[in-house]
Amino acid sequence: MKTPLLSSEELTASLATLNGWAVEGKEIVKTFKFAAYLAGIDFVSKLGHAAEAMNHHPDLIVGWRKVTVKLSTHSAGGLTELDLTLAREAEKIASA
Ligand SMILES: C[C@H](O)[C@H](O)[C@H]1CNC2=NC(N)=NC(=O)C2=N1
Repeated sequence: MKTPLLSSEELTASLATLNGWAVEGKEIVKTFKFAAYLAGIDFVSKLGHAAEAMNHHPDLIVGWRKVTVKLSTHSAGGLTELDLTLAREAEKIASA
């Protein structure tokens, strides 16, 4: 079954419960900061495994002690509950 797009009300309400995510066009985006480069790589690996399990994949940009995560549901052409679920997962992994 296709996941429906979030209404702007749903999106605003959900983002209020998430820390530091911004809407950029059809994506939500956050840059996570780390104490060491390899902590960022570790985060990418864990988030990658969570994404694979969900069959929902973020765009990831790895920098020095930072990783930018961009989420969108390409099949729906915008943001869905899947993006919020993966954003929450990213928060959990980053704070573990
Ligand atoms: C065939 C497979 O289900 C699709 O290609 C999945 C894979 N991962 C995906 N990831 C994201 N972010 N959006 C999608 O629409 C998507 N589709």
